[in-house]
Amino acid sequence: MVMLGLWCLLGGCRAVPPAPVELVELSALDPTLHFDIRYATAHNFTGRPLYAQARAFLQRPAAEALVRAHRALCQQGYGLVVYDAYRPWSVTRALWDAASSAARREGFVADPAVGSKHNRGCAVDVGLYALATGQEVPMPSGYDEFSERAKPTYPGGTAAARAARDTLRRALEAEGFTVSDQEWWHFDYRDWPRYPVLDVPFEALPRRAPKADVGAASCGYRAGGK
Ligand SMILES: C[C@@H](N)C(=O)N[C@H](C)C(=O)O
Ligand SMILES: [Zn+2]
Repeated sequence: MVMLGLWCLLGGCRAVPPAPVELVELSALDPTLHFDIRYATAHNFTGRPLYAQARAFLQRPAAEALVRAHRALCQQGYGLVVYDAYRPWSVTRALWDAASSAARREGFVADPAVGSKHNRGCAVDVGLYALATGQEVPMPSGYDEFSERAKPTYPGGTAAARAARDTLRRALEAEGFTVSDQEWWHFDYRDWPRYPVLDVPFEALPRRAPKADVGAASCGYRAGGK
């Protein structure tokens, strides 16, 4: 209430009140999530690492919603692979600078003049892994493949890849995420307007060990065994 009052005083009352910024490290929330943080490697469309650390964060409500989606997917034989989550604004600018004019025009990268929902800690890029093998599940396109095949409605590719893509989408939508029109892997959390665009580097965010009991009720497959 105090926060709402202050927000009204400072900015004029808009439709959505701000929410407290709390970036949560996803690996601490559920150790059975898999991570393939492409922007911490050269295996991304820019061809060079953009993060000094391979870490993934979301604002707490989005992080908890993602873990619920992961746990629901586990009942269907899948787990989530996280490619990217919170992204500092300066990295959005680097992606924009590296993108082709076609990729910019088609909306495959966010314009830094506006900022990305990733910058707010409210967007996540994810795929699926198979619980039985720990291997990534093929989708109709690769991650950050800026083509028609990336659209969540693309009708081509194999039936199995389309079914996996649709399973991913259903699980995230059930928890308050919306898929991008362009990218089957990109999901925005519903409360994104309540958070500011941030440019905090990963190195400035504290590392937290997973609590002993988290993940106990989660997926059966864990990288490196149990
Ligand atoms: C670059 C791609 N992985 C992505 O996240 N695109 C969206 C549009 C963004 O930059 O916010
Ligand atoms: Zn994204």
